[in-house]
Amino acid sequence: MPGTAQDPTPPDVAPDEVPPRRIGTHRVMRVNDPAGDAAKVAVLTGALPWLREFHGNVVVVKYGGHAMVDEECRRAFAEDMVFLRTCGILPVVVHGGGPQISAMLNRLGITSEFRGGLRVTTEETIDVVRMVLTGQVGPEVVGLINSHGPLAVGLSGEDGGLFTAERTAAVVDGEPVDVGLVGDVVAVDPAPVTALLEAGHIPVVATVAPDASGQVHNVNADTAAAALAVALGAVKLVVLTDVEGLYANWPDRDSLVEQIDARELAGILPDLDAGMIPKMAACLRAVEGGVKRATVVDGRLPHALLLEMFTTEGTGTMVVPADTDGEAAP
Ligand SMILES: Nc1ncnc2c1ncn2[C@@H]1O[C@H](COP(=O)(O)OP(=O)(O)O)[C@@H](O)[C@H]1O
Ligand SMILES: CC(=O)N[C@@H](CCC(=O)OP(=O)(O)O)C(=O)O
Repeated sequence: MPGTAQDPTPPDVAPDEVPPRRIGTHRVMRVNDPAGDAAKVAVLTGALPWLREFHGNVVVVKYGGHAMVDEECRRAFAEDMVFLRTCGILPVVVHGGGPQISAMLNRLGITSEFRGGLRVTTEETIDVVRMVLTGQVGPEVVGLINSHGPLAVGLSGEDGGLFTAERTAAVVDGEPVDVGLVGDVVAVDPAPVTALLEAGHIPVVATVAPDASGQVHNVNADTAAAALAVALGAVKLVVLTDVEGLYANWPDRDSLVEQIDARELAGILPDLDAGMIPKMAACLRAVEGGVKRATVVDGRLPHALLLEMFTTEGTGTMVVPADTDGEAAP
């Protein structure tokens, strides 16, 4: 085997990808650590059923604006996307950018507010939303992934007829409230995304979308991720955010919900706090649309996504179809 003591021919990989202890022909002494080795082997063998489950299937990853701020987490996210693709899984990234849009609106002196978790979007605001998502955050996410190899390609809901939006209202105290140019995704043509997947790419989707008349709308990224996951027949939706998951007694953080079924979630949804409504509604929409599992995961924890996808314990809050019995293991 190239790169070993028996065959010192350099292996056929880029030098910076070569594990250090295989560089050159010298032997590196290591202290025996049977317990540590057994734990590593257990992790790898434990991942096997999950690799089988996800191999060749689409996993939609919603990358929230709040999960993008820490440098180490940004790098870990990009590594995880490349990891999935290298394992033969088909990740599709739908990115947010709420804090980045708010920062730009502030810089421009434009006030903005949220109602029921959705940004009130005027004609002035939509231009900024579109500029930040498709001109700033999208290219940054693409660049981040591509620092590991030229895999990611960015597109938006406006490209190739991907999304058609319809103006929607926020729900505040059970009542519909107009929030301007905010859309729900009412139709998806997945062809632009599947073409990228077939070409070996990782699609990175920004969530602005035209309505039937061509008017661009601001679509919440959780909502868009769910609609896309359903249209692509994804096996899983993972939502990366800035909390551990759904807390039962918010704002107390001592009661994380590990698993909830669609029926139960539908029952508590109207009583949730604003920020969590689009997120949990998206998980519900995905699961009711045929996605087997939708999980809200703490994006502030480097590689939380791998932990969630390749361990039976997982992490965060998992939404499963109604009447799922026990752990939704493969
Ligand atoms: N029940 C709850 N459990 C967890 N977080 C909640 C809950 N209710 C409201 N939140 C808030 O929702 C926020 C996540 O929503 P948001 O800020 O829109 O995230 P993102 O930018 O990732 O889409 C959390 O940071 C938290 O402050
Ligand atoms: C209608 C609506 O609220 N749109 C969001 C779109 C971005 C988004 O969803 O970003 P996060 O995932 O980071 O929250 C907004 O304007 O902030």
